[in-house]
Amino acid sequence: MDKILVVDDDLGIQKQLKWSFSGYEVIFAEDRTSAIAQLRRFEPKVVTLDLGLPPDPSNATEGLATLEEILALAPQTKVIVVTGNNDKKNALKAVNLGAYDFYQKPIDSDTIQILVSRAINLFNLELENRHLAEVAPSMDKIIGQSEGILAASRKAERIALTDISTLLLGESGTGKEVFARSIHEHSLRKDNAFVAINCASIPENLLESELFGYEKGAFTGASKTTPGKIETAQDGTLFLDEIGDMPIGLQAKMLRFLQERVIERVGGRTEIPVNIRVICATHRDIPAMVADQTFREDLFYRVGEISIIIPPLRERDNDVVLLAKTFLVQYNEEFKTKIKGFSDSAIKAMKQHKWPGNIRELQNKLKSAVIMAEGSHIQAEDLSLLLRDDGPIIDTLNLREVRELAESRAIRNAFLVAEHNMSKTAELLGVTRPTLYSLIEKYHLEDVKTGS
Ligand SMILES: Nc1ncnc2c1ncn2[C@@H]1O[C@H](COP(=O)(O)OP(=O)(O)OP(=O)(O)O)[C@@H](O)[C@H]1O
Repeated sequence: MDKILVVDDDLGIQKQLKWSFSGYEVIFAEDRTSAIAQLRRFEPKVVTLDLGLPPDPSNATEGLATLEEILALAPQTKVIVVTGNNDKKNALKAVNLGAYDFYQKPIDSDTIQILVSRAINLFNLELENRHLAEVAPSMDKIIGQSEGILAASRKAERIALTDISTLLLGESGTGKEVFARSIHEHSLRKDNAFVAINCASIPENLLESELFGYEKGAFTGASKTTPGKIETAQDGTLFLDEIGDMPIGLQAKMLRFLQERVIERVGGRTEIPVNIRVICATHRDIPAMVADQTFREDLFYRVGEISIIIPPLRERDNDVVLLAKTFLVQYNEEFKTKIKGFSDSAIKAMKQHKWPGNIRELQNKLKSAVIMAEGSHIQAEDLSLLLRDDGPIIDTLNLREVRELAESRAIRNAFLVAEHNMSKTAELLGVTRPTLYSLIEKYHLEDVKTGS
């Protein structure tokens, strides 16, 4: 029940208001001290405040001071000031100080009820907006509304302005690089370089010179002095992807760089100071690697001062649909296609699929679906996805709906296996062709009907 605090020293008015506000939990206070105490204790959404409060009920000083104190403590509170009949001056003064509205005595139950109800609505709306602002982090390139992705975005946003070493943990294709870039873009280093290097994709013997650079003549083929990735990230951010794949021999050199913030090029003897932020990522279980001594414990603590878990796509609720719709717009533009959306079967199949390759897999499947789709909507089979038969039966309305769902799925799957051949589909299902056609009609299986 919404709470209203009535601040008035007149017992008659207290009684009248209690009666007027029968749908609310009404709390009373008769002076400034008790009003503030009740405000702290009950956090009411609305306060009706008589400006003429003791010790000097004949003027508005105490009431206005109470108003100021309420708004300083809980600025979101909607305060309706109640004034004497001819006290418009103080009423306006109160509104100027931040009161939501004013009301002149004598009290009319209907009017004050409307005022209060509007104030509560506004309070709720503002509250909802504040919540939305909290959960919609400004990491705007990261698409997703699921709890896991919002939590990761919030954490990323919080650490963006610091230089703390961050370790992004997540399966391949979950968006670790997207996160690293977003952190960089929200940091004070945003106008400087963002340099990414994937430790797993560079042969072990080249990784050191790639990272640290080399001096002319350091090894055969080193015809000129070349700065490494670390140096090119000067004043910016270095993103070390797949840090778990860094050879153990190189880890010691990496640790020294992270601790002392100086590097030496391969074959060089000069120490070069570097000022960069380091973000690392891995899909590996680093603590397990530390346990079997394939990853240095001291390096693990150094790179992972804070870690952010990026959940796999299959654990992100409806994000898969949100992402698919966003990519569809992009791909329509890229491939000059006009696909309107997804069929129900495609949406279901996308939600069922486990996405071992995460967002990268979704992008690949969608790209080919956009290019290959024949109808106006992408179907499950355009995505090369099979609908499983084990849908959430408990979500269904009744046995008839369970049967319809199961039969629709079986028909679509058979249609897919039969490579869109109707006779073969009927054969696989053990029904005649006319029966198959009537089922397709009955269950409105447009995608099967049009063969798209
Ligand atoms: N939340 C997201 N919103 C929009 N696009 C995303 C999101 N997450 C990932 N992507 C896109 O998915 C693709 C894969 O993301 P990314 O390369 O960042 O993954 P990764 O975890 O670094 O992969 P790997 O570990 O294989 O390097 C990229 O094209 C990226 O733009």
